[in-house]
Order: sequence, then C-alpha cells, then structure tokens
Amino acid sequence: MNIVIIGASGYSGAELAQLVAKHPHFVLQGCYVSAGSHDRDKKLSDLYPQHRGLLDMPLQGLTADAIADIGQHVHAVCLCTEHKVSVELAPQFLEQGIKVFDLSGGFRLTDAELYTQYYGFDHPHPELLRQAVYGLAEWHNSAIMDAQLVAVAGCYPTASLNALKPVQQAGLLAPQQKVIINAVSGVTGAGRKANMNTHFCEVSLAPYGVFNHRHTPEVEQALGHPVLFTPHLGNFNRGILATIYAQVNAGTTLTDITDAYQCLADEPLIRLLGAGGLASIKGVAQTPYVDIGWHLQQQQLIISVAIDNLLKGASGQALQCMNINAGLDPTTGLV
Ligand SMILES: NC(=O)C1=CN([C@@H]2O[C@H](COP(=O)(O)OP(=O)(O)OC[C@H]3O[C@@H](n4cnc5c(N)ncnc54)[C@H](OP(=O)(O)O)[C@@H]3O)[C@@H](O)[C@H]2O)C=CC1
Ligand SMILES: CC(=O)N[C@@H](CCC(=O)OP(=O)(O)O)C(=O)O
Repeated sequence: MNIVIIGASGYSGAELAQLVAKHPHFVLQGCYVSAGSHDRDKKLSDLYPQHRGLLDMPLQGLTADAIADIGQHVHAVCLCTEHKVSVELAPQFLEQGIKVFDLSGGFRLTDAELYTQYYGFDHPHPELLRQAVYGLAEWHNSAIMDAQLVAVAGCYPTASLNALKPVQQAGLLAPQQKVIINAVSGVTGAGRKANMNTHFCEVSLAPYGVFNHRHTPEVEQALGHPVLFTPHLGNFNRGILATIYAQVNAGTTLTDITDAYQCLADEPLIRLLGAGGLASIKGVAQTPYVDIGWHLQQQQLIISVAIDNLLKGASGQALQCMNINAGLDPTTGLV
C-alpha cells in the first residue's frame, strides 16, 4: 500500500514517516509540507539526522498539482497537519477515493458547534463529522476496519479514555461526579514550530487550558461522563502522564476495579500495571504502549496512566488504525 504523509517535517509527521518507511507492507510514497514551506525540497533526514539513510527523500510542496498526482498513485494519506489545515485537505483526498488518516482534531467531534467553541473556527465540512470514525484503536476496531476517514484520537484523550472506559463500561463510576484528569505533557506535544511557550528557557511545569481545552469535549463525547481536564506542560521532550481522580459507586471493591480492566488484558499495546501500579514517563517514552495502574480507598479511585504522545498519542496509534484498516495485525511495524 502506497502511503503519503502531509506535514512530514513536523514531530508527528516525521515519527509516522519513519514508522511507515520501516513497515513490512506499506510503502512511503511521498512526504509533503506546505507549498510555501521554508523546508520544501530539503531532505527529511536533514531535519531529523537520526533518520539518515531511512528518510533521505525530499520534502515536496503540497501544490494543487501534487494533490491531483497523489490521487493517481496513493492508497492512503496521513494528515499530520494542524486542525484547520486538515479540515480543508481531507475532502480533497476523499473525493479522489483515497483513505484519510487525520492526526488532527479536525474530525473527532460529532457536534460541529463544538468546533466554534473549542477550536475557534466554524467547521467547513460538518457532513464529514458523521462519516469520520474515531481512531481510538482498541475501542473502535470494527468501525476503523471499514473507514474511509479516520480521526485518530488525541494524545491526552488516548491516555484518559483507555484508563477510564473500562471502569465506565463496568458501570462503576458514580453518576453526576465529574472525573478529574490532571495530565502533564512533554514539549513535543506542542509541535515543532517555534513558539515562546515552548522556548527552552521558558518551559518549566505549569498548567494551561484551564476549563477550556479542546480535549475536554473529546473525552466527554467518547466516555459519556463529565470530566474536569487540566493539561500541564512539563520540561521534558516526550510523554504524557495523567493522574485521574474518580468517585466510584458505594460498595465497589478493588477486585471490581481490577475485573473491569480485564477487558483490556489481551490488548498487545496496553500494559495493565494492576492494583497499586504507578505509570511513568520513563516507562513509556519512545514506546507504543499505554501503561495503566489503579488505586482505591473507600469510594475514591485514582488511576495512573502514561503514553508516549508521539507514538500511542499520535503516529503509533495512526499506524495501528492503518494496520486495522488494511486487515493487518494492529501491532505490525510497532513492536
Ligand atoms: N505533537 C503531538 O504530540 C501530537 C500532535 N497531534 C496533532 O497532529 C497534528 C500535527 O502535529 P505536530 O506534528 O505536533 O505539528 P508540527 O507543527 O510539528 O507540524 C506540522 C506540519 O504541518 C506542515 N504544514 C503546515 N501547513 C501545511 C499545509 N497547508 N499543507 C501541508 N503541510 C502543512 C508543517 O510544515 P510547514 O509549516 O513547513 O509547511 C509541518 O510539517 C496537529 O493537528 C496536532 O494537533 C496529535 C496528537 C499528538
Ligand atoms: C503540550 C501541548 O501543547 N499539547 C497539545 C496537545 C497535543 C495535540 O497536538 O493535540 P491533539 O491530540 O488534539 O492533536 C495541546 O495542548 O494543544
């Protein structure tokens, strides 16, 4: 299968490019940046020297001609572009019959009005929100198999939902009680473009997006339970660590919680750390896994979960969705 990556010079794009280049069944057909990019015509490996010999192809400009040419030669495109760019590009590929795996949040929410509120733009293609399949790989396997457009789940939502859905599905979460998600991300989560907030000398450890981060509606939509989500930026490169506080129904035991997580026990990319387990950035950075541990005291459940934001939180999960869609083992090229 021929694959093209748009936004290949970015952090998630380059990560996905190296995964596809090493994949036993996919062919990396082309790597693109915007038509006016200052990285156009540079080798991808000049930007990412750790991939010399693997990613020596030039970054091509995404012109109108390039979009038409991709339509002739490619099975799937991966959009590793910001939300506003993805929502304009996806329909241009879909109408040429090409599958689209979008790493942005542009097609994750079903309610178009939430884009105005949380993303700051009116969604130009609300009809595609009904067609898009949410790419939370362990939970939407059969829908991903048949999808033309996969909206790969967000990084914080991937950690939060894999931690919470087993407990929610088992009916253990106390109704009306908001679940509190406190999460810290490494700086690659903010993308490669220079920005004062991610400047080496400015980054420390601080919350942001209080009450209004776009991952709040994404988690609530997929969980079916209200949450209070507060992200933090930490001074490390890769990884997300979340500590999640949830009230469970009276009478819930630690065994009930442990039993609820058994629905993930056979998932190869989920590592259940068990009761008392504590996830860490060190345990997941540069890996495709989700690590989950849990603790219960009376009705207070605390869940500890970690992922690598660029692998399970973006490119790794995108490849997992592409594998599922192609009828391959979901872990092909990942473990
Ligand atoms: N970083 C992360 O941990 C995660 C990111 N995501 C999502 O993935 C997407 C990409 O994120 P990330 O890799 O961090 O972003 P980056 O800012 O690192 O990269 C963005 C890429 O898009 C390219 N680009 C910008 N405009 C266009 C355009 N009009 N046409 C084609 N290419 C364009 C950029 O190159 P140039 O500007 O030179 O053209 C660059 O290659 C975002 O939507 C983000 O929300 C999702 C989960 C986690
Ligand atoms: C540290 C940091 O800035 N993280 C980004 C989230 C990562 C990302 O790109 O978000 P999606 O998963 O929705 O695509 C943010 O908070 O906007």
